[in-house]
Amino acid sequence: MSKTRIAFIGAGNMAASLIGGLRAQGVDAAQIRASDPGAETRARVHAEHGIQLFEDNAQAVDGADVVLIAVKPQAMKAVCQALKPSLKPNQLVVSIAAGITCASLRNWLGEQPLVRCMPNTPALLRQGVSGLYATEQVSAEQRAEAEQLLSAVGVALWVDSEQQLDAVTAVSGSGPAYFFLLIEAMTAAGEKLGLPRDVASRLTLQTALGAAHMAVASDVEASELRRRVTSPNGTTEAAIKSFQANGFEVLVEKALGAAAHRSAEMAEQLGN
Ligand SMILES: NC(=O)C1=CN([C@@H]2O[C@H](COP(=O)(O)OP(=O)(O)OC[C@H]3O[C@@H](n4cnc5c(N)ncnc54)[C@H](OP(=O)(O)O)[C@@H]3O)[C@@H](O)[C@H]2O)C=CC1
Ligand SMILES: O=C(O)[C@@H]1CCC=N1
Repeated sequence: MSKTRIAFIGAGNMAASLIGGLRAQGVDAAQIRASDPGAETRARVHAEHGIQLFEDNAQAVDGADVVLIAVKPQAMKAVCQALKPSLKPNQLVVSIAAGITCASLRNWLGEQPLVRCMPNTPALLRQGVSGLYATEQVSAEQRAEAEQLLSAVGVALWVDSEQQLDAVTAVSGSGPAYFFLLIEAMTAAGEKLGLPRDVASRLTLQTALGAAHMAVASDVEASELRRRVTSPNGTTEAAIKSFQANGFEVLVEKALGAAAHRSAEMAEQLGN
């Protein structure tokens, strides 16, 4: 990223996380620009990150090597179509919009080199993970630029087929919400078992953090880590048996299937 100039279209939550990650990695404020219709958003992002902000998207992309579009999926068509006349053929366009395919982006933008990716909200803490897919027009140098950009906020992983981004969205894009749901449910259950709410909450959160650290640091599978917690005929076995008797794995598979299906459905609904 030493000299790469990056323009963000939309300066909301995900864009601000990425801008923060780039700045924390030492990318100069002068290399980054952004545009957003909200005056308050522009003022806040400028105050936090020192970058230049524009109301006009065309001004933001002028002279940029990489244009990262970070508006809501529903706004993508209009934003891309309006941006098309301002783009140069060699500018790499990166989209983080859920459920917007490269085919749609190409229809709206023309033959730009395109990278479609799916980050997640822990990007805010530089603990995110993103799946990336590049079209054929993307050069090796542009691939490296896209990877560096997403690596500023966590781990960046390439996928071979665009369809796999529906699965990435289901696993990691939406994934933080599943863990938050489990945290909510465990905290509530702890409270029902007689703990004060703040104690139930801290026990749950520290357990989630500790388990995630263990799973990341471990050289054995999660199933083996689980086995090591599970004493024969003990408390964990009672809980796991209850989870499984109530169809836990099927529940998770169905939920992720619903997310992936919705990602593909959004492509149909918003892509024309
Ligand atoms: N949130 C998540 O967990 C994840 C989101 N994504 C994707 O990231 C994208 C952005 O999401 P998120 O950051 O959460 O959304 P936000 O709503 O926080 O950010 C979008 C920003 O774009 C602005 N905007 C609207 N219209 C335009 C326009 N015409 N030109 C420029 N900017 C515009 C919005 O302004 P205003 O609010 O005034 O309309 C807003 O500030 C989405 O496509 C989403 O699918 C991807 C992975 C995870
Ligand atoms: O819920 C959504 O559609 C977006 C995409 C992944 C996370 N949030």
